[in-house]
Amino acid sequence: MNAQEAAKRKAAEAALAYVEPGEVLGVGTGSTVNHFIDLLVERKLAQDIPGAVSSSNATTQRLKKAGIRVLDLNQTGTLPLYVDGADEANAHLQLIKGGGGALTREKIIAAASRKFVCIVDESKLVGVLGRFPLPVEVIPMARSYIGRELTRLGGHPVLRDGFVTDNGNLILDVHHLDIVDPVRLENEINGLAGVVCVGLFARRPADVLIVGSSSGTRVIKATASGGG
Ligand SMILES: O=C[C@H](O)[C@H](O)[C@H](O)COP(=O)(O)O
Repeated sequence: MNAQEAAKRKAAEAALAYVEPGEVLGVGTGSTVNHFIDLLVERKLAQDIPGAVSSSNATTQRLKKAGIRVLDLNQTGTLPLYVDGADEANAHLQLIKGGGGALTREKIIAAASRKFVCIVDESKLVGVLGRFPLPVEVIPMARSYIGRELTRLGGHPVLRDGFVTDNGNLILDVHHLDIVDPVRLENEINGLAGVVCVGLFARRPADVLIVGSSSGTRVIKATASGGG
């Protein structure tokens, strides 16, 4: 395992402390979360949870393979805990997500959870969000229109070639955005007709950010003033 994977695994390991026996878990998508799922099994915690709500087809497959029941969010009510990774995080625990294309279901689960624990390696921490191209899920017929609007907002949208989301939509990755006001930009992009979801998690940031590195983990918690 290379150093970055080891750091992701450390962050995932630290998130196990938030898992309570008997409680349904929300589970995100990506390589960091895959470590978390593997560790749930290795540390024998998987057997103590009634099931998990999954944020993607890929995570559903992995959960099932791990012997964890996959539950419907419509049947579970509010979730006590959601664990997911991110592509970028700032000091206010605002995030860019969707590098794997799972942003819409991830945002739904984050919104429907009391506590969102985000697990990242230290390369994901940034001062200003936007170095990572911002994913925007769009209804196919709105692709060109939304592309023009995103250009008007100062970005450089690029269609994610050959990629279709679990919801049957397209992703525009928006390059060259300097996201100085994440909440405002999230609202603005959400307001465009044909946008399904923007991968900016600013209105609902993480509650806890666990940052893994070669020297261990650092836990950053949201403050009352928050980021937006
Ligand atoms: O759509 C994918 C998700 O937002 C992931 O949480 C994000 O891309 C981070 O993935 P990874 O843990 O593989 O870096």
